[in-house]
Amino acid sequence: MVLLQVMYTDLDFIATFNIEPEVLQQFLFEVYRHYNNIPFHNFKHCFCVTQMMYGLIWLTDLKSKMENIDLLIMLTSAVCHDLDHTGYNNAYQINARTELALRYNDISPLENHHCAVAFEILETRESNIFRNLSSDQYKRIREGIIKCILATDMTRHNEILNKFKSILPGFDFTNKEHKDLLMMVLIKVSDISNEARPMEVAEPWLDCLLQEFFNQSDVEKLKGLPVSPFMDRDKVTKPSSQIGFIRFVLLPLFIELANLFPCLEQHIIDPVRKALNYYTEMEKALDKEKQNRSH
Ligand SMILES: COc1ccc(NC(=O)[C@H](C)Nc2nc3c(cnn3-c3ccccc3C)c(=O)[nH]2)cc1
Repeated sequence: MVLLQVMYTDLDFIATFNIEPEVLQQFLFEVYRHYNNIPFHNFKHCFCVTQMMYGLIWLTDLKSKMENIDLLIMLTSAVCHDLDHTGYNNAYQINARTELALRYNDISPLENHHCAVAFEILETRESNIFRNLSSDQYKRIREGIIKCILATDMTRHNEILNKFKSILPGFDFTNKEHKDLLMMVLIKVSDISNEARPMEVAEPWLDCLLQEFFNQSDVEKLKGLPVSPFMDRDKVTKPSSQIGFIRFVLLPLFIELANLFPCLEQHIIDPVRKALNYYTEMEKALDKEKQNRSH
């Protein structure tokens, strides 16, 4: 948790928002305690997403373009965005009629839960890093964190990306709607950006993700529940699913963000294009191997 603490200090949140170090420590410890030991959506994923958000804030020089309170919302949303994830996605929650699906009426059950757990932690005085802020500031932070965490539901991906595309030509950093959308895009980019990291870091994350997805589809088969095609171990190959994800989900999102911050071209788009080549080569090698075996 110390590294996460450094990010709050470096961004000058401790002084600006009068956050007591021991409260920040207790907050981060509670966050750590509320992530589960599952292959992908664990505390290490929380750390990667927060570190990517931190890097994007510096790379895009957001400190000079946005208010500190918005940066505090973004970093805290990244820290909390997958709290108490059980390794089973929204489709499973809804199809299996779990407690979460019932509680949230099938509306982004996981993301609503992550956000509710975050504020249970923040309502506890010992871990409430916002306890020295005014009620107006707290209200604004709560609204921002809810918006950001709920935006990480991938079923809303196209909705958010299209809205962002439509405001890009006349993007205005003083316009609240524009800033809210940018914050949602930035947490989305941070959340799914493993492929922007070096291959030796990125590839193991895909193995962990597929492990979690295959575990879910095994349970769905056992329970006679619908199985998502991109989770079925009998249908998914690593390269083909990742090539589709990079081409149709990751690159379009990153390219839109790079339209606003050109410096991101070399920092997150180039590595992803390399990853696309890597998985395309892997798929060719797999196909050749299959041909040899079938002769
Ligand atoms: C539009 O909703 C979607 C779109 C794509 C996917 N996932 C995939 O296509 C596959 C499994 N690949 C994939 N999915 C990824 C990655 C990072 N996060 N992530 C992910 C994890 C959990 C839920 C959704 C996503 C995108 C990644 O590097 N690859 C899952 C949901």
